[in-house]
Amino acid sequence: MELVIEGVSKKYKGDSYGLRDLSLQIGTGVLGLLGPNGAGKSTLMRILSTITKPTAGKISWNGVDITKDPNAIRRILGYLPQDFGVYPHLNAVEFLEYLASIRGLEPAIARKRIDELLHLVNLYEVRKKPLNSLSGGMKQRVGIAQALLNDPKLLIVDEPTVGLDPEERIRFRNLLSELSGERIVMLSTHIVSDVESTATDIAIVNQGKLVIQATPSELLAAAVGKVWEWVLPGPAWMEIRNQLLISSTVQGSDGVRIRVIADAQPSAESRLVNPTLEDAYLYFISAHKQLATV
Ligand SMILES: Nc1ncnc2c1ncn2[C@@H]1O[C@H](COP(=O)(O)OP(=O)(O)OP(=O)(O)O)[C@@H](O)[C@H]1O
Repeated sequence: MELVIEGVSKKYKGDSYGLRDLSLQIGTGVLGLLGPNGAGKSTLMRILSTITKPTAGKISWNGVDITKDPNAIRRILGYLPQDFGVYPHLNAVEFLEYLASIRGLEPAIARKRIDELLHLVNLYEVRKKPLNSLSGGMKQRVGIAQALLNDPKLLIVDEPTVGLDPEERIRFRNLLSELSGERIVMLSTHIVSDVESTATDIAIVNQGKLVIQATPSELLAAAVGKVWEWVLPGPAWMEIRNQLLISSTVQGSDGVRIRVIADAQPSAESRLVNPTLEDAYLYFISAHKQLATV
C-alpha cells in the first residue's frame, strides 16, 4: 500500500498558494501532518479526497495516477473533513444508515457494518440518542464511523481534535492508532501532542511547503543539543522574551523556568535538556521560516 505525492502545487485565484511543490511518500501506519494554521494541510487533504485538483504535480495510489483516475482513490478512501456536520435530530444509527445508502452499500451489509462500527468507536450505548445531545468527542467518533463505512484503505482526518476536551482527545488519538494496522491513516493537526504517541511518520508543512518528513525519533534526534533550560528572575525574562525561540515557560517561586531552542548556548546559566517532539517541531518550523526570509 503506497500513496506517493510528487511535486504537488495548488495555486488559488489571486496568486495565493495552498501548496508549493510538495512531495511525500506514505506507507501503512499513521502519518501525522503537522503545521501551523494556513500551512496547507486542509488543501492537501482536499486534494487527496478529490474534492479539489492540484494545479501541478502528480499523486498516485499503488501506482495509479489519481488526478487522471479519481475513482481509484475514491473507492478506498474514508474522509473526515475539518467542518464535519451531522444532522442534529437523527441518531447515530439513522445518520450512518443514511450515509451508507447514499454511498450505495447494500442495506443488510450496511446494518451489520454500522453495528460493528458503533462498537468500535464506543458509541453503541448512545446509538439511539439524537446527535445534537452527544458531546463534541462523541460527534467526532460518529464522524470516524462514517469515514469507515466502506472499510477504507486510506483514512484521512483533518484536525479532528479541535474543540475536544483532553480526555476525549486522548480517546480519539487511541482510536486512530487502533485503526492504522491495515491502512494508511493521515491525521492533520497543529497540535504536536495529537501525533506524539500515535504517528509512525510525521510530515511538517509550513507556508505550503514540506519542511521535513521523518519518524518521531528522527525528529527528536535532530533537536538534541538545541534545547536549553534555566531560571530567570521575572524582570530579566521580560527583557529577553522577544529575542529567543521559547518553547515553554513555567512560573516558579524562584523565577521563570524558561525553555529555549537555540543552536548555541543562549545564556551562561542555561543547560542542555532532552528535546520533546514539541521542541523539535518548533526547531524545524523556525529554521524553515528563517530560510524563507533570507
Ligand atoms: N479557496 C481558497 N482560496 C484562496 N486561498 C485559499 C483557499 N483555501 C485556502 N487558501 C489559502 O491557502 C493556504 C493554506 O490553507 P489551508 O486551509 O490548506 O491551511 P491549513 O494548514 O489547513 O490551515 P488551518 O489549520 O487554518 O485550516 C492559506 O494561506 C489559505 O489562505
